Amino acid sequence: MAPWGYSKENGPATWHKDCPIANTGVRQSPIDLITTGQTCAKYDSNLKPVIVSYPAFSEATFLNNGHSVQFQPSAGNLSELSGGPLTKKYKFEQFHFHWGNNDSEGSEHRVNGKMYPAELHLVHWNSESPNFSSFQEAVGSNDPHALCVLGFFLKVGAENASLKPITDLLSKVKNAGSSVSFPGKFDLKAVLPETLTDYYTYDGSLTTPPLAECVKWIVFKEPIEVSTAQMEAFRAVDDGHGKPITGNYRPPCPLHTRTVAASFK
Ligand SMILES: COc1ccc(CNS(=O)(=O)c2ccc(S(N)(=O)=O)s2)cc1
Ligand SMILES: [Zn+2]
Repeated sequence: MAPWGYSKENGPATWHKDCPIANTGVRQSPIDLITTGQTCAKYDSNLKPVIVSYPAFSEATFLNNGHSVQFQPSAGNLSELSGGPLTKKYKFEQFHFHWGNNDSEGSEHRVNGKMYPAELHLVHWNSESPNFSSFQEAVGSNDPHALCVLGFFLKVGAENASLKPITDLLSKVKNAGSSVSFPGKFDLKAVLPETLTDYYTYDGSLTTPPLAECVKWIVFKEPIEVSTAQMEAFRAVDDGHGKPITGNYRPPCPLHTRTVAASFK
């Protein structure tokens, strides 16, 4: 089977062939975050603000893996996540993006059916579990909260100066499989909204193969603004088959018996 992707031949509707959990899983991601009605997100007053400790990264690789662009700091990075719905401390692993080929599509999660032009995922793994001691082991474990991914919607507006070092680098990793070592320091904290208080959270999975159901998802209500030029830079990244990556997002999956909690009314 050709490696998975987002085209008609190897896209989300075909992933079940190599990953049966795509169709049989009952906690798949992404989902449509519904805010009113029967199956809507329920306000939980116990949900605290998410706490991130992201010292500026000094050494990292920026990679085009053919289905997204990924920023991966060297193993020694000390960035951590806690608070929110979490009971443990998580270590930062990498961040990457999902986007569309126009501003009306691109995000993986949706809000009442609305898609944003892109979504940023900050991937972390539980560094306090007795069952695993590396990211790879965490992905392979059956622990329901082995990973925690923070999702931020991107919307088109003013240029995002904090993300400019990343969007300016996209042309350097135009070809699938290419990577560059990130020049200088990158301050991820500056990219995020000031307060990490308003979010949706639910139990889900990786949104790409292996679709492991090991993710505590935290999706923030407040989008991050980027300029049209910055969005266009994502749309010029190639997928390794001579075409731009456009639409590297999985459609929403059934909620089944899950509930979504909201940290805000
Ligand atoms: C066994 O070793 C492995 C196995 C699998 C991976 C995939 N990479 S990954 O786990 O970071 C993610 C895939 C999809 C993510 S999303 N869109 O849900 O945030 S994160 C890496 C190492
Ligand atoms: Zn992702």
